[in-house]
Amino acid sequence: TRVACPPPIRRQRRGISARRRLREFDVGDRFSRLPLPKASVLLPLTVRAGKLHLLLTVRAMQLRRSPGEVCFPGGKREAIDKDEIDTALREAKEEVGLQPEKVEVVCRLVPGIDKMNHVVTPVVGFIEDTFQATPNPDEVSDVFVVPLEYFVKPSNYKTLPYKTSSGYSGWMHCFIYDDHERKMSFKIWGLTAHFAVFLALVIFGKHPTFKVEYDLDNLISSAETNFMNLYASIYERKKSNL
Ligand SMILES: CCC(=O)SCCNC(=O)CCNC(=O)[C@H](O)C(C)(C)COP(=O)(O)OP(=O)(O)OC[C@H]1O[C@@H](n2cnc3c(N)ncnc32)[C@H](O)[C@@H]1OP(=O)(O)O
Ligand SMILES: [Mg+2]
Repeated sequence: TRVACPPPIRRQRRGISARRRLREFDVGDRFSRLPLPKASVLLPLTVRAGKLHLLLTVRAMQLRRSPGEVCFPGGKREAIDKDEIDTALREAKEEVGLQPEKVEVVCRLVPGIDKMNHVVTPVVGFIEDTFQATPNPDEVSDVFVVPLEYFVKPSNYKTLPYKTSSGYSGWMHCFIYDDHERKMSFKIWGLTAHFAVFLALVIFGKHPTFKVEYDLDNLISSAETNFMNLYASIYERKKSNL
């Protein structure tokens, strides 16, 4: 007969296999030398009630770019940052009061590109379940957590069309997450949703309930190919504008 593990051990095992999967997808510094401006986001993973959750923020309404949109703690690279991890940790401290030494950084995933053509690197890190965010009101109006599984098995999902300035068109994921405890709804879409879905695919290794832009049997290579195609369309346009 199989005996169920008591919760602490099960939690530990889940954490270990998630870390192992994430390390297989670590891109290290492979995309660090691309000649576009850089930004980083921190994808903070935390275990609540035995399940992995992601911490997200709502951008302050007075910000010039993307006010009121849901995003991960993060921002543009500054001269003092030695790499993408430094940027993500510095920004997370500035925006939600997360001390860098309280983050167990596991990997960097394949980057994305934002509206301003920054190469945005997602840095994945575990944070303690006791972490209490202190949002910096200049940049962040709210902080919330979503079960990671929601990004492969959502109850409220749609796609939105998009077109970039370089003429690249496609569709974006859009999740509506109802936080029943707080009686609030959050719209998670675009680049933020793109990173959350990829993270959930990496960790759970199973098919989502909606269509994704990857070959799920070759997740690493198809994610890199998608990124390089997008990057090439932007880079070619930048060159032709010179
Ligand atoms: C592809 C497009 C989409 O997907 S749109 C769909 C939904 N939206 C998203 O998914 C959000 C995607 N965007 C992001 O995650 C972020 O914009 C990324 C790319 C990480 C860039 O980070 P972002 O937060 O804009 O940059 P940042 O944190 O460096 O700066 C934000 C602005 O805040 C300002 N700021 C900085 N410190 C202070 C402070 N102490 N007091 C007041 N303001 C401050 C910065 O100057 C910056 O302002 P500005 O943007 O330069 O005007
Ligand atoms: Mg920011």
